[in-house]
Amino acid sequence: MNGVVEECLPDSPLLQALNGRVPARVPIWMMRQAGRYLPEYRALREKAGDFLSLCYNPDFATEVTLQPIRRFGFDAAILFSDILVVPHALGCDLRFEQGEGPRLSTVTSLADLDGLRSQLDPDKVGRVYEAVAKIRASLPRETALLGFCGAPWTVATYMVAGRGGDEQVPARRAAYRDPVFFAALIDRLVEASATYLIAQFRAGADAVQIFDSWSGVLDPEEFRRWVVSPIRRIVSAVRAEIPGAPIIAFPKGATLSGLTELAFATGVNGIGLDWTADRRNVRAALGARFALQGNLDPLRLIAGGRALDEGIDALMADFRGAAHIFNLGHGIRPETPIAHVEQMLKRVRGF
Ligand SMILES: Cc1c2[nH]c(c1CCC(=O)O)Cc1[nH]c(c(CCC(=O)O)c1C)Cc1[nH]c(c(CCC(=O)O)c1C)Cc1[nH]c(c(C)c1CCC(=O)O)C2
Repeated sequence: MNGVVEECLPDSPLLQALNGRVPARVPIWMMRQAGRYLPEYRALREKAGDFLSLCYNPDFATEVTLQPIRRFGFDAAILFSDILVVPHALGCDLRFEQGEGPRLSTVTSLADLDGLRSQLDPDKVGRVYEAVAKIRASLPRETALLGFCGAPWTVATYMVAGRGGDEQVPARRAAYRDPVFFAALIDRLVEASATYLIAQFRAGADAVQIFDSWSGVLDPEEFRRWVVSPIRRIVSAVRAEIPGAPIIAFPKGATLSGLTELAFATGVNGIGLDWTADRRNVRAALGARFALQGNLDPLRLIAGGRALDEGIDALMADFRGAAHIFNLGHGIRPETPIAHVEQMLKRVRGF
């Protein structure tokens, strides 16, 4: 597709897959690969205090990003940060309560939106870009560095509700009742997210992933409007600055028609599948050259044993000869045994 990728990291199987090629070996990484299942993460987290201080300290963020690479040798590192850094840098208050997830100041009207910044606060995002540069400089050459952002729809659901949960009712209701406000909120996030991703590429990211963790709660019309269209606009804004920029979308819970539409309408290079997606149908609809990532149920990784081996074998068989990136269907959970991650790597690498 593009020459940029190959010049930068010729040895990266992940970038080869995103380039529509069948890599010599199937690249593997895990969503949430740096995190609480790792004792070295828990130790550093204790030292740093809260989660946001980790995210905004480039040395800590670098160290945490590298931990799973050192331990497991994954083919990609993902920047340690959070999708809620974008609303935070637009001026929303944000805290992470222990065991309760994020809490934000709510944005529910045009007046609230006017009270936010129009541009990302450079004091906040500057630290993220600094972390990206440090991470890239510390990584082995063949290990790709993934930047990321939340998709506008998913980030908006947290901004409107001030928290996660309950099928994102507050945001869905706001989108129906006040589409003028909601479209303005999405526009602000499209612009901020594009700027954010462009800066991550310039700082050294090799590819980026757009997380749309809540795309599965929308009806097909709303999916088109608040998932497909904003992602398409971000992709085109990023590619205008970074020609050929490799981009993965993760539209969790999307239907087959939603996935197909997203793949064809947005121009992303790859799509992440959650564990409910019927991968053979998706592969048949998109063709073997369109990079597909994920799909292993994270609970198979917790179970280990045969449940894990069988899940891996079936997945690898279904994606044989395709542009495939091995991953879970969602983030690894904190209670996952490290020995099972090792079992997974061994099996995927030995396939
Ligand atoms: C919805 C969402 C968020 N954040 C993210 C998403 C989209 C992906 C998904 O659906 O999981 C994305 C994210 N969050 C984090 C990363 C880092 C990179 C990685 O390892 O994948 C990434 C890519 C670290 C994190 N983000 C968070 C932690 C846990 C913080 C801690 O207690 O140490 C980590 C490691 C906190 C977080 N951040 C968020 C929530 C709801 C929570 C609380 C729930 C939880 O604790 O898992 C928002």
